[in-house]
Parts: sequence; C-alpha cells; structure tokens
Amino acid sequence: MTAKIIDGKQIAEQVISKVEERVKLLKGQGITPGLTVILVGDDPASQTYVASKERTSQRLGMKSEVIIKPVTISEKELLTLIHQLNEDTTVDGVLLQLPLPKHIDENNVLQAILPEKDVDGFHPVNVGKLMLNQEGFVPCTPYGIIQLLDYSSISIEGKHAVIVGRSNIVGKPMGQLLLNRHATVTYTHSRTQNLEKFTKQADLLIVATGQPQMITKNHIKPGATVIDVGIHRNSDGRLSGDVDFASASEVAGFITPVPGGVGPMTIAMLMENTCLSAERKLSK
Ligand SMILES: NC(=O)C1=CN([C@@H]2O[C@H](COP(=O)(O)OP(=O)(O)OC[C@H]3O[C@@H](n4cnc5c(N)ncnc54)[C@H](OP(=O)(O)O)[C@@H]3O)[C@@H](O)[C@H]2O)C=CC1
Ligand SMILES: Nc1nc(=O)c2c([nH]1)NC[C@@H]1CN(c3ccc(C(=O)N[C@@H](CCC(=O)O)C(=O)O)cc3)C=[N+]21
Repeated sequence: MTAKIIDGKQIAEQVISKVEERVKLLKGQGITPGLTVILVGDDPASQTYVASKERTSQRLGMKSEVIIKPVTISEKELLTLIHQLNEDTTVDGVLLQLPLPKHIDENNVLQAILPEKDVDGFHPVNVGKLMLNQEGFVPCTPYGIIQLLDYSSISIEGKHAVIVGRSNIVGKPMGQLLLNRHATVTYTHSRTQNLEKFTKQADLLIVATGQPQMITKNHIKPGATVIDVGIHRNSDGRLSGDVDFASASEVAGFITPVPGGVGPMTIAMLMENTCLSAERKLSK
C-alpha cells in the first residue's frame, strides 16, 4: 500500500481564505484584528516560525506586530510587557513564542496573558475549558490536526487514537480534542513500555515526540492515518519529522508530510483564533 498524502499546505490555504472573509467583515465594522507575537532571544527556528506568522497575518490584512526581546530580559520586564498588551484594545491576540530562556518561569508568564487574548490556548482557563468542552481558545497545532482530518473526511468518532507524546502544547490537548470528538484515546510517552504494542492498535496515530524519524512501518497498523507533528532541520538543511516518511508510507492509509503537513495548519489556526478573538470583542 502507498499512503495518500494529506496536503496541509492546501488545507491551510482553505482555512486562511475563510478567515480572510471574516477579517473583511470585521473591517467593514471598523475592527482590524491585531496579533502581537513576543519573541525572546534569537533562536533561528523560532525566528522562522514567527516570520511566517507575521507574513500570514499581514496578508490577511490584520494588524501584526512582532516584539523581539533580548535573551537577558527579566521575568518582571516580560510580565510588564504582557500587561501592556492586555490593556491595548487594538491587540486581540498575544502569542509568547516558546521555548523561553531557563531563568523565566513559563507557567507564570503564560498565565499573565488575558484568557480572552490567549490565541495559543495555553492559559489554565482555556486548558480547563477544553477539558470541559466549553468554548475558549484551542491550541493551534492540535486544532489544526482536527481540521486536517475533517477536510480529508477521515472520521474520528469511535476510532482508536494513539498519541505519542504528552506535552502541554501538543500531546495533551490533542488527546482531549479527540476525546471531545468521541475517539477512544490512548496517551503514550517516554516511559511507555512496548510502544509498538499501542501504536499498532491506532486507527489515528499522532506523533509529537521531537525524536527524528522514530516511528516506522513496524509501529503502524495497515491503513492507519499517521499525523507527524515533529519538525527537525537536518544537517543538509532539509526538514523531516518524527515519522520515517518513506517507511511509514508503505503501510499507512493517510500520512502528513514534513514540511507541508501540520506546520502550515498551526499558522492557519492562529489566524482563525485571532479573528475569533476580534469577533468576540465586537459582540461583547
Ligand atoms: N508543526 C508544528 O506546528 C509544531 C511542531 N512541533 C514539533 O513537534 C515535536 C514535539 O513537540 P513538543 O510536544 O513541544 O515536545 P516536548 O519535548 O515538549 O514533548 C515530547 C513528548 O514526547 C515524549 N517522548 C520523547 N521521546 C519519546 C520516545 N522515545 N517514545 C515515546 N515518547 C517520547 C516525551 O515524553 P515524556 O513526557 O515522558 O518526557 C514528551 O511527552 C517537536 O519536534 C516540535 O518541534 C511542536 C509544536 C508545533
Ligand atoms: N507559543 C508558541 N506557539 C506555537 O505555536 C509554537 C511555539 N510557541 N513554539 C514553537 C512551535 C513550533 N511551531 C511551528 C509553527 C509553524 C511551523 C511551520 O510552518 N512549518 C512549515 C515549515 C517551516 C520551515 O520551512 O521551517 C511546514 O512544516 O511546512 C512549524 C512549527 C509553532 N510553535
């Protein structure tokens, strides 16, 4: 079998066109959605992602701002900046690019972002709402993965979803979203014994470990859908994921590539969340 490729770039474009229409409607009512991204330090990968967020929000006609701070910024200074953005009525979304330098307590600063502007969905209030299946902001990467499945007409209800990785930004919210959509969910992680035993049962296998190409055809049930969240830049400059694409494609039914799979969806959902935030402001 050769897996069908899920084209994340093309699906992201479809999501973005819908957001574009919503931005036009908002602008007609005198509101320009505003996104501010804070980048601490000069990590090249983070710079690439932030540049892509800025480009896309500008293309949509949003107000887009990137604030770059030196790696030496104190937690207090960062909190002051977040408080200013919370007060700024032209800013609908505040995104603090992760990871942060070690001297800054990530939880502490993420909690300072107003839940109504937390377009990443990382604030405890939004995490709680996701658990309760209430409306808040859903983290962009797992939200984008749900869209990939929906646009590809891959059903979720009743399916066995196995998540490899349990981070707060991908694995955990991914499992909760799939549970809300009535999947049977198994979480696996670095302490899981006999990983293949679980991954081989998956109808939907979501991989977010940060371990290059660790998932091969030996982990996959024939016909399964494989979603690769991982992103690594190899020494030759090429990108690859947490899944060995060539091997996995031999047995999977559907698979996402890297690049061009989950990454573009993360950006698209960030645009949607920012637009949603502006719409909510208008209806208040
Ligand atoms: N395309 C996109 O939009 C995005 C891509 N990413 C990429 O996705 C990957 C994962 O990111 P993130 O979730 O933030 O990573 P983290 O490092 O925060 O979490 C990795 C998770 O994988 C688990 N893990 C590590 N090694 C293994 C293993 N050998 N077997 C099973 N589980 C393992 C860890 O387990 P334990 O908890 O036990 O340590 C942990 O739960 C990275 O490559 C990152 O760059 C991330 C966000 C967005
Ligand atoms: N607060 C916060 N929110 C995030 O959403 C967040 C973060 N911090 N820290 C880092 C991770 C990673 N991430 C990606 C976004 C886009 C691509 C993306 O567009 N990837 C393209 C390729 C990009 C390239 O060429 O390098 C693709 O896969 O096709 C990848 C990864 C968001 N993250």
